[in-house]
Amino acid sequence: MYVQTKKELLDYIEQCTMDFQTEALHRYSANYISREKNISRNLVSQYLNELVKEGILIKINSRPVYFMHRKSLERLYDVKVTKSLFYSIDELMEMLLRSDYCQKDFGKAIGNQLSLSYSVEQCKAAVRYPPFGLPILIVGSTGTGKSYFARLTYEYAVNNKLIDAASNFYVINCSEFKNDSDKLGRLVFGENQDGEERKGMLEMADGSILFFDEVHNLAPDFQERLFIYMDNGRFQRIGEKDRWRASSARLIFATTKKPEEALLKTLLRRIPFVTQMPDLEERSLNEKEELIIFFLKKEAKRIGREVYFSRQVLNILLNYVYKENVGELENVIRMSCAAAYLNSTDDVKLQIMSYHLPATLLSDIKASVEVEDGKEPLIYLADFQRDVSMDRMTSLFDDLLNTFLKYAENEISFEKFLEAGMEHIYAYYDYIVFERCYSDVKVKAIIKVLSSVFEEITDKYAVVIPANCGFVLSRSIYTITQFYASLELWEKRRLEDLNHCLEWLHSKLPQETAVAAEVSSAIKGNLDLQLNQISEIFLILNIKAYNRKLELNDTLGIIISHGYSTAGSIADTCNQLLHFNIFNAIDMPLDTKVSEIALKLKKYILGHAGYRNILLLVDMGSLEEIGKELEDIPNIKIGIINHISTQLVLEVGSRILQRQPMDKYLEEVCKEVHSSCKIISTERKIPTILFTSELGNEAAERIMKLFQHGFSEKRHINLVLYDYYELLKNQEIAQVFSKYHIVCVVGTLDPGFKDVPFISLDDLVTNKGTAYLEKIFVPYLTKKEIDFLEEKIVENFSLQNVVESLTILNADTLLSFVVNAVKRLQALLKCDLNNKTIIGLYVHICCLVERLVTKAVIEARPGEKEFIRKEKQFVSYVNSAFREIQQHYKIQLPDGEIVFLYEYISHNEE
Ligand SMILES: Nc1ncnc2c1ncn2[C@@H]1O[C@H](COP(=O)(O)OP(=O)(O)OP(=O)(O)O)[C@@H](O)[C@H]1O
Repeated sequence: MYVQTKKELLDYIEQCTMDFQTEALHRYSANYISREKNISRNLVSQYLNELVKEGILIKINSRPVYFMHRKSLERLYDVKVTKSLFYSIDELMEMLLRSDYCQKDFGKAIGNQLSLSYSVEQCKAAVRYPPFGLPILIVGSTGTGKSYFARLTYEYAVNNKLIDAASNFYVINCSEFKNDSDKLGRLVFGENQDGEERKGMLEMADGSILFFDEVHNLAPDFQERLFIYMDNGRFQRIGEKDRWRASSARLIFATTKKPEEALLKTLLRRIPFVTQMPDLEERSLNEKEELIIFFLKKEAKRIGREVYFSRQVLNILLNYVYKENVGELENVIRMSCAAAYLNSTDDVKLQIMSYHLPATLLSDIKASVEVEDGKEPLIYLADFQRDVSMDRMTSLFDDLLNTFLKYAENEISFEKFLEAGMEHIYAYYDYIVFERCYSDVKVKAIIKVLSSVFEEITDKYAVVIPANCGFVLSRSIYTITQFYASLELWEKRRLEDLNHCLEWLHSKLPQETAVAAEVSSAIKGNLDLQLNQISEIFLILNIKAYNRKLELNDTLGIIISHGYSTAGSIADTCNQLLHFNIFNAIDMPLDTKVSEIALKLKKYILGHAGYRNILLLVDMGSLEEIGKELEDIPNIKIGIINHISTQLVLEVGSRILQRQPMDKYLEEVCKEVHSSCKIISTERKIPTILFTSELGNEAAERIMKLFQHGFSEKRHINLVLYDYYELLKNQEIAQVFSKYHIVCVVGTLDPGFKDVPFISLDDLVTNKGTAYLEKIFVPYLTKKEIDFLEEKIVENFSLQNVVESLTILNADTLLSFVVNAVKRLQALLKCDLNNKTIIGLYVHICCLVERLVTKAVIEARPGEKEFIRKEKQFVSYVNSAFREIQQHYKIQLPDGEIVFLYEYISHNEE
């Protein structure tokens, strides 16, 4: 039931659309409606978008966005509005006014824009060809709509004035003349023999269309006679020797056989257009649903009743495989309506339930039809909203790409993009899993292939691809194949954005890309299905999302439970509710030994290196023993919690997301639910060098990069970047030390940790730093490694190199200005600064100039104003020494920086 406000908005839009005027489009914008109805703009927009998703409104994505009532437009223009999203009002108007969309000739055929679009184009081209059109052969299994198409071609020719309105559509069913070719000859060409003189159908159809159905029954001599007519438009009546007659009848042929089996090569050569009608099973579910509704409406009209049907009926009709295609579907619906009609005592309503369907359908229900008759209210045919799946899908895809564009334009961060992107993906998954009903057989086949693909890839790359991913991905792949043609159109329109997005993802998430590529090629190999670009984007984001959360919170949660799929389903439910993939699952058959599980677990944990905490959630006391078997995995903390339930897992999950320490939440949660837990710590903190700089993280990172050259790929020492000012906060220091074993700090200013050595940048530049390298690194590196580090530091930490790596400005020019400024300052101050101070000043000033040039924010120093007032002499020296630099780079030294120089120089002796 709609809330009142939503209903009010819907009524308003319906009213406005009934009086649709392109000159007054403003009435359809959310802003205008919000003012008119005195409802907040946000709420209006939310409800209108919901109504679009429900298929009741259409949306024009122009600026501003407009919303209109679908049914009112359909009534007004007598057309079927087949989509919910338009990119401009012109696109909508073109659709409303273009004859193709109107329900005339081909416009009536379900699928004319999709699975039948090529056939429509061919029939049109054939009949339009001047002067009298070209013959066309329509090929297809029985009931695919060949005769229907032949007739629509005729209607199209009349509607487009290619043939006269008074013309006719003549049909000859060749199977009736299978054994009497002469009779057919006389019927078609006429006769003039034995005193009988009669016009044939070719003559009668002059200016009309002559349709030969089931042409594979035509005898060769008849075919020969016919192709003479096809060559020059002339023929002879049977029995006439000297007289040639002319006709401009256009010919259409149809057959259920292959063309080369149906007709002589010589005749076939004269038919330039051969079109293939698809089997019903090859067409999309959406089209199948449209056909069902179309035929139900046809019957409702015929019997003059209001038709209602159950969801079960629709599902069975959708899932049944009709060997005789559309024709059989139409028959089935007619028979079902007839059965319901016979049972019915109501003069107004007709209710179709599953037991009204023909027995063949009921006995052949392979599909898992989840909803039973009577469990849901019946669907009223006249209110049935056609499934706007395609629009729903593309609008979700659009949302995803638009969010990406926001990221590309720096409006949101990468994390935010991933988060929002996943929201769109979850919405899409909800839709395909909960709202669509699929033929189980096909989807199951895809799931089967995917699960083996995933298993292999999970092992190979040590990534997490949870059980439900295969489930939704298989449905997604199936959906995409169902909507292939329309998706192609959408992809074409957004090709540039798709490419842009993929390029970004490839460069930002190379590992996820590699895994996705592997999945994609396995799908291609196994299912012969090429994933399209949007699916690739989905896959990369999925892999990232499922693996990202684990990285973020440092905790790998593993549920181990007895039974066939208990652990899996608890993990899936909790991950979905938490919107994060925290938990993985190991299901263990009842007869599995703890040691077997431990082995599996160990392999799994080692494959997911990088987690500091492993949380095992088990269902039986005996499993607590598992922890012991894992004690030899270094540097992890293993928490084990017993007697789990979904609620307990959820509670733990939300605390993990709040980044609470494991010891704390385990203790609290266990107390609450009277469960037991224990923690085994195998932690050996990794030795770490901390890089930090009061000049900012960027400077620290550049120093770290220079340092990195001194280590081989497989170093046993961590290099970690840390914000200087955060480091000074007490709590942060505590965290840093609890997390890392800090070997030394490297940076531009000593943060002053008592027990940790500090290597300053100027020490490194003046090569002093290398003197204590050995002292610091002996416990962690071999002699050879220390020598290598020293060599690389000498090589990389030349002043030129440091300045080059610290700034984007031309290092030569900048350095020469800075050297001069520092020299002049020393002269003015009449002091000799020591080497260390000079290098420190060089580095600091170079970075400062860059920050001023790039207009980075420089924080004020406390008491700076007072200093400037008091130390006038020093300020004037600095300004004089730095005049050239300020003029050249058009910058002004901030007061706080003058204070810094003063303090830095004051510490010269130290
Ligand atoms: N695209 C369509 N939209 C709506 N109705 C259709 C469509 N295709 C076929 N039909 C209907 O399905 C029924 C079967 O179609 P039709 O008789 O043209 O099939 P056919 O291929 O000629 O079959 P056969 O080979 O048995 O002669 C017809 O009633 C036709 O109106």
